[in-house]
Amino acid sequence: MPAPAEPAPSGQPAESAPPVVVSNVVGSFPWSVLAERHPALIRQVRGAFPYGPGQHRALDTLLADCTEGVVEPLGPEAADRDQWLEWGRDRIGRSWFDVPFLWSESYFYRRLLEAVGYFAPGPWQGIDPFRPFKLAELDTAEADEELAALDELAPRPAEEQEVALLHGSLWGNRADLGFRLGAASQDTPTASRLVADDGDALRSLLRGGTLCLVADNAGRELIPDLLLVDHLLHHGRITRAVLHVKPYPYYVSDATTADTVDALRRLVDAKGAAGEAGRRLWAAAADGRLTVRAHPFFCAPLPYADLPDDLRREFAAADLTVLKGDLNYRRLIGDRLYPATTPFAVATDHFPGAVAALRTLKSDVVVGLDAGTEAALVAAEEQRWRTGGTHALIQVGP
Ligand SMILES: O=P(O)(O)OC[C@H]1O[C@](O)(CO)[C@@H](O)[C@@H]1O
Repeated sequence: MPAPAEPAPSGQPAESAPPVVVSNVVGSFPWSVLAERHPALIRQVRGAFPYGPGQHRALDTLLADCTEGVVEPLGPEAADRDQWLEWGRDRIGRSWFDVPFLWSESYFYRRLLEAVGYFAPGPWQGIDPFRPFKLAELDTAEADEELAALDELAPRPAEEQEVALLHGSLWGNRADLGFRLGAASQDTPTASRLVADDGDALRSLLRGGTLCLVADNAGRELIPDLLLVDHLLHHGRITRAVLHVKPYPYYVSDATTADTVDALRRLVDAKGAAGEAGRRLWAAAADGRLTVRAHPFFCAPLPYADLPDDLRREFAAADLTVLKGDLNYRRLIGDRLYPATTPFAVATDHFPGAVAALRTLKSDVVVGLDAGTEAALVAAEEQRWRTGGTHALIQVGP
């Protein structure tokens, strides 16, 4: 299962680093993503647009490559061909199932966009193949109900609102369209489903400075993220927020700048407290208190240990960086199979500043659990709690 060529996290000798997740164990979670979820996604994208024969042929090729073939390089016309070779030259010619899961999954999305003409000059350039699914998310009775619920929260004490909005942002991470292609359980989240809760420590780090929020999914995750940011700005808990989004469509529902605009419009158009929050956020964007950034690193197949210098400096200068979601968590701990009781601070000691993870558990990796919690989870569910999306965590470090 380990990928021997992967470098160790900073400061760790290669031989002692926990193995990186790969997808070659039939029936394992990462295997199911490559063998089942990716083909289902290709089918879904095919049906969502009136693509032409060239796009269908390219999707056929991708489907064959990623399920039965080997990793092929990007075409010679791709501007980032050399960049991807630098990130994984040694993966070319190998089965997608034998290379690190983080790399193969990320490359799948890059190839999918190439297949539908997202990057090539022409009529399909910049057309997000996932946009219909993301927009549909915003236009549901559940979304209306969630926004209306804000009116009940508004008269409550600020601290109570803050905790509720933090949990809204956390559990919003279940609203992930890629995940729903699998067999997600939809039971109601409760506090007992928090396997680690550093919520108080997180809130103690909000000291009136800059918050970097690395967003995950658009739609019904981004809306509560934005509501949390609004609350923190409005109550002086932070003076500035930087929202980091993806530079291009990724992992189905990940938020881009266009999705952020859609979410802000949805808020602005809402009635009551949600509309007020939307209008405050709009004003905060205008006066620079809310900034959106779409750094290429966020679509790179790299762990956070390999942060580029500009982001490293930015996160070091912030009061706190909040990483949303499962993929950010995987990248934070290098997608390595640490023992679950490894302290969060140990696995994240490479991070340049204070970092918090808000994540529902949707993949095998996890750290920072106490031994009793892990034992109880295993006794109740064997290892299903790791991937079912029914449990969540708030962790702060390093
Ligand atoms: O949107 P999130 O929370 O980052 O989740 C991404 C999902 O995709 C995966 O990478 C698998 O496709 C899992 O880690 C997770 O289920």
